[in-house]
Formats: sequence, structure tokens, C-alpha cells
Amino acid sequence: MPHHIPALSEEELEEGRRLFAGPCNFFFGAQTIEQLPPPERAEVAFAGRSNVGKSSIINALTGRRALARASSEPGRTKQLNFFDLGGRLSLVDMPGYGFAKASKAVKEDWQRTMFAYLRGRPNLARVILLIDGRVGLKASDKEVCALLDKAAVVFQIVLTKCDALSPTALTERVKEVEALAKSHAAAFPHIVATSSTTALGIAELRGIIAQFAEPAIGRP
Ligand SMILES: Nc1nc2c(ncn2[C@@H]2O[C@H](COP(=O)(O)OP(=O)(O)OP(=O)(O)O)[C@@H](O)[C@H]2O)c(=O)[nH]1
Ligand SMILES: [Mg+2]
Repeated sequence: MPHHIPALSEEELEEGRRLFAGPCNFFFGAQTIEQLPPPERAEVAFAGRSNVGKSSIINALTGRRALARASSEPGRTKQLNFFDLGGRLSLVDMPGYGFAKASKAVKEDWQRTMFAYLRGRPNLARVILLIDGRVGLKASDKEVCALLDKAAVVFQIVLTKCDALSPTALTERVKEVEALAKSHAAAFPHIVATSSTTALGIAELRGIIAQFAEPAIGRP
């Protein structure tokens, strides 16, 4: 797989393992921007089209089966769900965008909240933008990339469901998404290929996310 960025060090991977082995709890659900919890500690938000696997990857990262509610029915996550990682970092499971079946009013409502959050959250350390490896890029993904660029929110592109791709198809998909990353100033150039079912890329993603966590108490 093409790598332009050096892989994480053993130490960084270990930090990730440690962070995600600690306590993890759901602590807040916000349906509107007015309801957001105070911006107290760094947040990493998971964004992506409906059904891309946002809730599943949070479960895979934390090693909990049903911390975030995942479903084969698109449009499962209907609010911004906040998870606390040992008081060191928050993870935010977002509703999906590009969900064709939701009513227009509901879609506009979600999108307004989502975009307002992405644009205006002062403690948002990084957005993890998930792209379904089987589906590839859609117009709505490109719109979100443009929005993140404009808001200068750095984002990490992650391919999901890579267990369902042949090695050749995966290489092609990574190339396609790398090209997208290159064309956006706010995109991190390295793409992480993942699977929540086989745990491909999950340890690496833990290490990436741990960079934004507060130091653990009792350690420098
Ligand atoms: N094969 C495969 N399926 C996956 C993977 N991750 C998630 N899925 C499936 O994809 C479907 C959607 O997963 P969710 O995690 O609920 O997706 P989401 O992005 O949270 O969806 P919304 O909340 O509706 O926006 C479920 O049927 C999952 O089982 C994966 O790594 N591999
Ligand atoms: Mg979800």
C-alpha cells in the first residue's frame, strides 16, 4: 500500500492501546447545537455518509460491542453522541449525511447541526472522515471536505469495510481517496484502511487519535 507518511512508532501505538483500554462511557447526546456540552476537553469527531460504519468503528476502537448503536438500517444515529475516554478525550459519533430516505426537513435539520458543529466547535481536534471502501467517493463527501477545508478543521480520511475488498480493489480505492486528500489543504495526506470486523487499521487509528488526548494522570 502506498505510504507517504512514516508509520506510527511503537510508542505511539502503545499510547493508543492504553487510551482505548481505559474507561469509556457515553455521556451526552445533543440534537441541536444549543445542547452541546461545554467545550472542556479535546474532541475527535467521526463523520461520514449514513451507513459508512461510524458507530461500528467506535465500537471496534473501544473494544465494546454496543457502546455506539450500529445498525444495517441507514440513519441509525440521530444525534451527536459524546463518549468520554477516561477524562482525557471525547469521541463524537455523528449522524450520517447523504441519507436519501430521510425526509427533507429531517435531513436539513441534521445537516445544519452537523455543519454548525464541524464549523464552530473550538475544541474539535480532528475529524475522522469515513469513506465506505466498497462505495468510494460521493458528491456529499466532497461537499464535506470543502466545508472542513473552509473551516480549517484538519481531517483524517479513513476507508471502512475494507474486509469486503480484494487487495487490488483496495489499492485502487486508496489511490482515489489519496487524490481527494491531496486536493484539500485540511486533509491529512495519509489514508488509513480499516475494517471493524477484522480490526484492520484499528490499532493504527487508536494511535492517531491518542495524539489528541490529555496526558494520563500520574504520567508526564
Ligand atoms: N463488512 C463490514 N460491514 C461493516 C463494517 N463496519 C460496519 N459495517 C456494517 O455497516 C452497517 C452500518 O454500520 P453503522 O456503524 O451503524 O454505520 P453508521 O455510519 O453509524 O450509520 P448511521 O448512524 O446510520 O449514519 C452495519 O450493518 C454494520 O454491520 C465493516 O468493517 N465491515
Ligand atoms: Mg451511526
